[in-house]
Amino acid sequence: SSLPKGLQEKYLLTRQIGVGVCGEVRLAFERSTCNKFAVKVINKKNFQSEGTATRNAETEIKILQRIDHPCLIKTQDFYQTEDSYFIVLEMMEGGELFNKVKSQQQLKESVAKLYFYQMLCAVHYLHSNGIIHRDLKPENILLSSSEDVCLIKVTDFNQSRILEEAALMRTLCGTPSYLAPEVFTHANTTGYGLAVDAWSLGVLLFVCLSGYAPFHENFGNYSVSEQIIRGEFTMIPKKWEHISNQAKDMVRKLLVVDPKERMSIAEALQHPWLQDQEMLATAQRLMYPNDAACHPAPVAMVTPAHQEAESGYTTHRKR
Ligand SMILES: C/C(=N\NC(=N)NO)c1ccc(NC(=O)c2cc3cccc([N+](=O)[O-])c3[nH]2)cc1
Repeated sequence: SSLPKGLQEKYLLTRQIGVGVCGEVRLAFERSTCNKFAVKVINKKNFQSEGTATRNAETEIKILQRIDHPCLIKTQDFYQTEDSYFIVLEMMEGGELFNKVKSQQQLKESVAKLYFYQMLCAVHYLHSNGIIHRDLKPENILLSSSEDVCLIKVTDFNQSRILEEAALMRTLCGTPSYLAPEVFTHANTTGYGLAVDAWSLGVLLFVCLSGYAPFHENFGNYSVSEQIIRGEFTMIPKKWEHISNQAKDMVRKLLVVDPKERMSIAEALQHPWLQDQEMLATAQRLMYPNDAACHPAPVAMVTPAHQEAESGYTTHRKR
């Protein structure tokens, strides 16, 4: 397929390192520095009908260029031809979390906790910026190295939505006479609320801890969608007997059918299972390496990454 001239000039594209439903990932070398990058090639025709496709792609590119968090993939460059998008991204040598949890492999609970905490921080950041991911799954969680203890990054904003408060404001500027009541009462939960990401993180945590999916066509005599709607999942004793009650409690509070009853991301960050100083210090070091390097903050001073965002506590830390 034809590559954009600008891309060819700046990067040398080599072998395929990943393949997704909507395109492939190629290893690229920046010619001037020889630094390695991953190039995600997205064929436009794989998107739904023309209308939604371009809107999705424009939204996604807008999101990719706007987000700035250690656990969200960073875009280095962006090119397009009439049939494909080329997104130049930082290299994530560990590949997709999917390959670590497929074929029944269970992660050690401490590793699952470290990854899950980073996912929570990433999604907490997205939600604070009015972005719902809506497609959190193992394929969209990338690992920075093949080591168990590593930085993870969330990617693929194809299904993401920016909470359109602005659209509602525009609507309310017009004459309200013809507006239906729910536009006023359910305005901020049009379609999907932020809680959909909390559910998906519950499924992700279940898979990381147990190695199998909570809702699966082979279980019972209900379809997967019926199992999900009923919130019926089974913790197979053989797989869950060595997992802590706090971890099980976290899963159970996220896999709640009623979004209003479901634990929120902020509540999950305060859950006892994550009040683990060793894990928090490791996550801190992975997410903000520059801080730890110059002067290791005394433990008492370590503000968990998410609380810093929460309290607006400004540190010298550069973003
Ligand atoms: C933005 C995006 N998807 N957007 C979209 N609309 N997809 O449908 C997107 C999706 C996936 C990725 N994946 C990677 O960057 C990625 C996958 C992979 C596998 C082995 C090894 C590496 N690597 O960087 O070494 C990998 N990087 C990067 C970006």
